[in-house]
Amino acid sequence: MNLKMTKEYESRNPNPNEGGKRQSIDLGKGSEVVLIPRFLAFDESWKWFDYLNKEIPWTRPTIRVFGRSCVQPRDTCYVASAGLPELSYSGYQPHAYSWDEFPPLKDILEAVHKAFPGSYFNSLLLNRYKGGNDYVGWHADDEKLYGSTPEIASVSLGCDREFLLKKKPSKMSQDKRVEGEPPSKRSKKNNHSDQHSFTLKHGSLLLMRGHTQRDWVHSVPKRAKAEATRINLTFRRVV
Ligand SMILES: O=C(O)CCC(=O)C(=O)O
Ligand SMILES: [Fe+2]
Repeated sequence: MNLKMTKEYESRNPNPNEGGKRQSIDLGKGSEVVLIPRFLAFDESWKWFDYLNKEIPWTRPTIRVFGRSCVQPRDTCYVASAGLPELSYSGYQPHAYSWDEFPPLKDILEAVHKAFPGSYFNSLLLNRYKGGNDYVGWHADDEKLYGSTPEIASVSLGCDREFLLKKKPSKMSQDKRVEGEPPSKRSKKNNHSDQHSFTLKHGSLLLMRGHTQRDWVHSVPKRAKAEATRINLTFRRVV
């Protein structure tokens, strides 16, 4: 893997919990991921976990994937500011709960806004993976209501899970290939890798921005060894 990592220091990073370390991964062509491994303090993160595990009205809806009905392989819940267009994905339209029903979520949202000055998130999709059999398959969060360059901030609590990013097959790079040039030369045009893997730990934050949803897909695959529960909060902006 060829990661371009940059460290930004606390002066540019107003969240005192972060320990000042973030990694910015340039995926190429205007796609970027930022990882803050210690975004929330460890003990505080367990308090959020216990609260959310108990208080969130988790559901496991039936969704449609490739024309087939199936039970979504994880629990979910949706929270959004009033007056936004309704979210719909895989033939499922979740009920939008209000932030006021779960006040601690507003504190996490505030910490996310502080970590990324200028960002503005007004909706939240929560996921709960009850063990290694729960997962999210390859997808991009490219619904129209998130606009052309969605910014998604993803906070993880509980069990570590692997998060994978894979480049979508690109028409452009096929079109641009030079006639007669051997494939070995074609694929070495830049030093950006087409796959990345991150372990999302308890209290971490991963931000995807730029063209990441247009050019990449992501997933949290099944993992036999991940026995414990993981809760994930994906903050998004409906435009
Ligand atoms: O659980 C995660 O880390 C990712 C969840 C996700 O991709 C989504 O909710 O769209
Ligand atoms: Fe996603």
